[in-house]
Amino acid sequence: MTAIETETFLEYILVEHRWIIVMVALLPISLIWKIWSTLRNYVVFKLNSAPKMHIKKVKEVQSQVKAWLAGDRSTRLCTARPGWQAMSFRQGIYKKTFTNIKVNLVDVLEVDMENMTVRCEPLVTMGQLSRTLEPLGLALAVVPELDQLTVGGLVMGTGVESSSHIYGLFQHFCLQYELVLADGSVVTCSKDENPDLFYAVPWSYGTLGFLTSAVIKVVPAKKYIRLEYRPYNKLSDLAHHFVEESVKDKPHQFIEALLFTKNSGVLMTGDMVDKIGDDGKFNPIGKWYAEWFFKQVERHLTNNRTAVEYVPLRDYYHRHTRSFFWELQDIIPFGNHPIFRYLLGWLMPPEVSLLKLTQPEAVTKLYDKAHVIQDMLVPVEHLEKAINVFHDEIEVYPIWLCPFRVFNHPGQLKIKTKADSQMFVDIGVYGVPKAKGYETVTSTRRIEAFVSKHDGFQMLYADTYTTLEEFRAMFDHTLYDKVRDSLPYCKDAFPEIYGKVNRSVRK
Ligand SMILES: Cc1cc2nc3c(=O)[nH]c(=O)nc-3n(C[C@H](O)[C@H](O)[C@H](O)COP(=O)(O)OP(=O)(O)OC[C@H]3O[C@@H](n4cnc5c(N)ncnc54)[C@H](O)[C@@H]3O)c2cc1C
Ligand SMILES: NC(=O)C1=CN([C@@H]2O[C@H](COP(=O)(O)OP(=O)(O)OC[C@H]3O[C@@H](n4cnc5c(N)ncnc54)[C@H](OP(=O)(O)O)[C@@H]3O)[C@@H](O)[C@H]2O)C=CC1
Ligand SMILES: CC(C)=CCC[C@@H](C)[C@H]1CC[C@@]2(C)C3=C(CC[C@]12C)[C@@]1(C)CC[C@H](O)C(C)(C)[C@@H]1CC3
Repeated sequence: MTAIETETFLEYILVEHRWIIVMVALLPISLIWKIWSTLRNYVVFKLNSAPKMHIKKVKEVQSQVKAWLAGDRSTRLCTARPGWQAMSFRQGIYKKTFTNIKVNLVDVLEVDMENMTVRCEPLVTMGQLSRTLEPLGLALAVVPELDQLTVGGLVMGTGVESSSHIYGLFQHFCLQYELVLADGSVVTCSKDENPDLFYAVPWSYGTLGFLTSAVIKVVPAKKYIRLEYRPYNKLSDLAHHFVEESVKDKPHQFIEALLFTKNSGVLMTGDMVDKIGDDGKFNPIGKWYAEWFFKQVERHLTNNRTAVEYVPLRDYYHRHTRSFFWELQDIIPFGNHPIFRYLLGWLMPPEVSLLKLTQPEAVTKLYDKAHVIQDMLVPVEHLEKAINVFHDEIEVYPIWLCPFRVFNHPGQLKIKTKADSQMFVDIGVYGVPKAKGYETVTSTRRIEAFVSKHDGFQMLYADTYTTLEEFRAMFDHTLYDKVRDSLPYCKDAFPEIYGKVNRSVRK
């Protein structure tokens, strides 16, 4: 074999049979990695953990910004969290050219049981937070799926989950932010104190300042979720009931739906309960040997009748984590096979950071060309129309549907109603497109145009193919621009949001 033939063969194996690499190399390395990263986390945590030293740690962030200020300011600023650790699909290339500011703030600072709030530093993960809150009988109002998501990333980006139809997006139950600004000063903001800054921070992707703490609302938690599955075989029926459940005066605490074809899907409604009732069976879906959740849901479609189950709270919160929704089936096609689950299920899922770190160029190219990962957010009344458009343009199933409320607050997410809030739906499409004529850029651009025309938004952890003008039309920049104009050195220190999330800098 010539060198080129060997390379082509290796590329073929990497792309077409990634599972071989995952089984032979990644899972064992994942295990070693998990042990190593637990030790490393422990050391890093011990070195950095110091809830009482918060003020001192903030001063360290300030002094790094001041050092940049005293220099020639020829580079811009971003956090030093490496791209491979972050949850967005790609590794921002700006991390290599910008000055990296270490924001090593890892602690849960205070749980206030009276006011039902928790104050945390930005590197606190969803896993760490739920571990702190669970013994106290508390939970975040919305627990974004995937353990490694951080408070900083969710505040500066956004977070959505199946209780968002009540509480809104991550930003809507954050009550206060503390930031280090580009002039080196520390400010706190809330709806009453520096409200402009407070409302401009969500979706700003670290382009206004560095978050050093956030006060977040918590809610009482119970042990189980009573989960009702309702299968539908007609899109209009499912859409009708989905909307009806979401906008009810007293809705269920959790609502989501999975579409398995254009016309068939399962609507799930859930409520927290203390005891397992006798109207359904107990189902610990989080156990290592359990079938992947979306596969279990699909069975309710085949059975074609309403069913009730009782699921442990944490298992429910993490129902899509073990299979990365349905993304893991492309990497390990037999990952849901009972033999695999019983023998190796405990190793699942592989570490995202390790997968990202070892992702070969060929796989990146393949994902660019023939894989879609997008969350599109549209007013809920356009659900049926949107599914039809997504079907024609992309044709990826399952589709994740999650209702959420956008409150009528100032900021980048401007809603076109005078009411207090408007109900939206997150349409999550993750997988290999089957639509004839699918072409990543043109098809995604048509979807983006549809979303924009229907007063919707695109989630920005994924790729955006909009132009700057289109991006500014989708997200209202009025308050954001005003805040950037008013903050000293802000424009020198940080690019605009688009300059950070657009395809060419994200890569
Ligand atoms: C040995 C060690 C000691 C540490 N001590 C502390 C400490 O005292 N205080 C502190 O603040 N940090 C501490 N840390 C740091 C911090 O907890 C870890 O970095 C953090 O646990 C990593 O988060 P994870 O996502 O891996 O959560 P994990 O540690 O894997 O998760 C902990 C538990 O919570 C569950 N869980 C995870 N996410 C969710 C969710 N979203 N909803 C419901 N349940 C969930 C998991 O199933 C698991 O059982 C410590 C880390 C280590 C390794
Ligand atoms: N269920 C859900 O809602 C899901 C949400 N997501 C998305 O994933 C992302 C969060 O992932 P995560 O890995 O935690 O975050 P990332 O490290 O990806 O950070 C996201 C953005 O927030 C900025 N940021 C993070 N911390 C700070 C800080 N302390 N100060 C200033 N800016 C900061 C980052 O800036 P910088 O570039 O400078 O590092 C970056 O632009 C969000 O965009 C979220 O929408 C993904 C999956 C599921
Ligand atoms: C709003 C909501 C619920 C979003 C869910 C987004 C998930 C579907 C995304 C988040 C992280 C994500 C981009 C990821 C991937 C798939 C889609 C994920 C899981 C995968 C696993 C695809 C395969 C890739 O080789 C690689 C391993 C790097 C990524 C890792 C992150």
